[in-house]
Amino acid sequence: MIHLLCCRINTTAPVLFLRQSRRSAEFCRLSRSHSSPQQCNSFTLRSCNAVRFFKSWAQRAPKTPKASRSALRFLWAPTLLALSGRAFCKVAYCEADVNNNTLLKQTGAKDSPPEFSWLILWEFVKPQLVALIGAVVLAFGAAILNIHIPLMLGELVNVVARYLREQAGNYVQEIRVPALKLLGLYGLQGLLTSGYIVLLSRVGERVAADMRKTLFSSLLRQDVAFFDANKTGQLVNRLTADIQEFKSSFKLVISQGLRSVTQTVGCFISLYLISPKLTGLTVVVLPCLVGGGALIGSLLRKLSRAAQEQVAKATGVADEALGNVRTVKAFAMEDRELQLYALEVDKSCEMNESLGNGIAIFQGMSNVALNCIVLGTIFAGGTLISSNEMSPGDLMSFLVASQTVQRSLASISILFGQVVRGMSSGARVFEYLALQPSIPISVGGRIPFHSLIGRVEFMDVSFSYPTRPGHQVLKKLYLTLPPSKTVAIVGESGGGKSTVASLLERFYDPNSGVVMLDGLDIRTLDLSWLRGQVIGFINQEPVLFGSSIMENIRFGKPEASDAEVVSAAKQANAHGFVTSFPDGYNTVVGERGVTLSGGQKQRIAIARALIKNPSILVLDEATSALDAESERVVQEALDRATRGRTVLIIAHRLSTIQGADLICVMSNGRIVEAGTHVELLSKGGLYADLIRRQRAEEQK
Ligand SMILES: Nc1ncnc2c1ncn2[C@@H]1O[C@H](COP(=O)(O)OP(=O)(O)OP(=O)(O)O)[C@@H](O)[C@H]1O
Repeated sequence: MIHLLCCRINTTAPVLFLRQSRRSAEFCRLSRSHSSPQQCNSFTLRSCNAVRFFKSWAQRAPKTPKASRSALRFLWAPTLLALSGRAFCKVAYCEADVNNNTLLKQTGAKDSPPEFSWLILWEFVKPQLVALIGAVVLAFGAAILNIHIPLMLGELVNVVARYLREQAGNYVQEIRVPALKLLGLYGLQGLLTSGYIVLLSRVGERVAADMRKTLFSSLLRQDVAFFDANKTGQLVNRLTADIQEFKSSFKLVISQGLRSVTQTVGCFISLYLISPKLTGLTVVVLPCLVGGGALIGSLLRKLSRAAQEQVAKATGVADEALGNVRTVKAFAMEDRELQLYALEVDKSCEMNESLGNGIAIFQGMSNVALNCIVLGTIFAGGTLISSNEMSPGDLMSFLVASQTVQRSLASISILFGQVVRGMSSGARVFEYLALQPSIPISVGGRIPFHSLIGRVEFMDVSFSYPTRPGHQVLKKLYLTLPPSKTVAIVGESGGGKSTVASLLERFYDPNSGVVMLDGLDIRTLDLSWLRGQVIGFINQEPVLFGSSIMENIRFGKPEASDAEVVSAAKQANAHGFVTSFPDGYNTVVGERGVTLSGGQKQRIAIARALIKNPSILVLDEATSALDAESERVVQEALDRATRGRTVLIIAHRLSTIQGADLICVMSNGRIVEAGTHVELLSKGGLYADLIRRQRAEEQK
């Protein structure tokens, strides 16, 4: 009967699976725009080829010798399972890509989903190859031993059964050898397991650490346009969560995957050797149970992912409220923020409760199913024992081996999901590793041999920001900053003043035209040298690091001595207030310099810019956020700092730039007026109008 059933399955199951594969192929075809077409095609082709092979074998099966037919008969089932798992894996991979693609579109990053690269992974794994091979060998060894254990247990039970039946001989003597062998096997298996876990976690941790360092260095190398298009939180997520996920999957696949596959195949062989008839029964029941379990498991995983996303959403609300706590307090919005947070937390609580219920039902059902299998095996095995086709020890071995197969198959089905998640996390990490910045920091740019004169020219410069290519910010701009002179740019908000400073710093390159320094195109100059030594930049909202004042000033020149730091602080009018603090230069300024006043922060920023003794100084609204007294002290520092340097000042408050050598009025991406304060006033144009309006506002 069982034999007949097996034959029937041999011929019909592959046909069913072929249909299933076609459906998967259709899914891949539909989601081709989101996933890699090559992956879907090659997978479908491989699945169909495998099925064709099974189908043709099934048709030829009656002609093959009985033993090899039977041996092959139980091999197709795990293969079928593995292939269905791969189908699930690919479909889920396509799904993951769809989600990922939506995210990429939201952030304005490139459209196609990132692809997992085995080559990049190899680069990280290569240095750990010896440890990895060691781990694989030990894991494989532990799995092989696991196959032996059911057979040894059966041997023990047979000794006990024989003694009970015959009541003769020395029981202790007889049982000692198999018991000691089993004990030794357990000990060896424990050793091998500990060994591969130690090696594998070492490999995993080192690969993850290397990935983190390489990814961070790659992110730091990217140009400013990259950061305009990508949210910082998401980039940090790639450094933390994605690498963590990838590491867990990597470790799990090597340890559990290898063990489960070896055990499944090995234990199936053991099962067949013990009892081909009982094995036939198992082959029918197990795949159905494991398939059903995998299906429910995948639904639960989806629910779990949604619940995790909801938790992240709630965290985002808290993060935003705590990050902007001053604004929240200033508007007395604590209750509203609390309500928003509570709403998200309640949603996540509901989702997690549903997930908990799902897991409870699933576990209850799987317990019943597994126990029914045990019961069924004992029932069928008992029948075989009564007809002398099997010994009690064989039944014991069969039970233990089939339990091992169940556990292994269940973990394989879970592993598929983990592989998918690990691969998409890895792909997201690798995507940025391979990314080349359009403005590389140091690719053999030149450093002029002569001492810098400091003449800057913008010649016919047109520019649009990469994130907004349709909006031209600078339109055929001509502007010259003569050496050691101060040039101010004024004009309407959004006219493109700060953009001029960004192009000078080479945060972006112009779409057409050229920015020159001492007659050299700045694109040919060494970028580290240009930013690190030539240009000093001070803007409206200086950002300090959460370290000491000394370290913050030294950020401008890491090799500077303490005396140089103090001298820069004196030039920036900062020495007085710094020494009034109990810890002086060792005072820690808090996150983003939160423990300092706006004027104090600005003076530290000026000291940080001055310590590198730049030839060109760019001041972008450097005093506009300060009150009158702070502005006076900072302005005094700036007047001192600008002496003997080429200076570009971008200012709203026109009173601060009246002494500039040249004032340029900018409107709609062009310089529309230029001259000294007196010249422009007497002209009665846009500048005179701006002055008139500002004075009127001040008198209100
Ligand atoms: N990173 C960016 N990505 C896209 N567009 C930008 C970016 N920065 C500025 N812009 C746009 O470029 C235009 C010019 O901005 P810019 O900051 O140069 O003006 P501004 O004259 O300095 O203005 P304000 O005086 O208000 O600071 C604006 O329309 C602005 O919206």
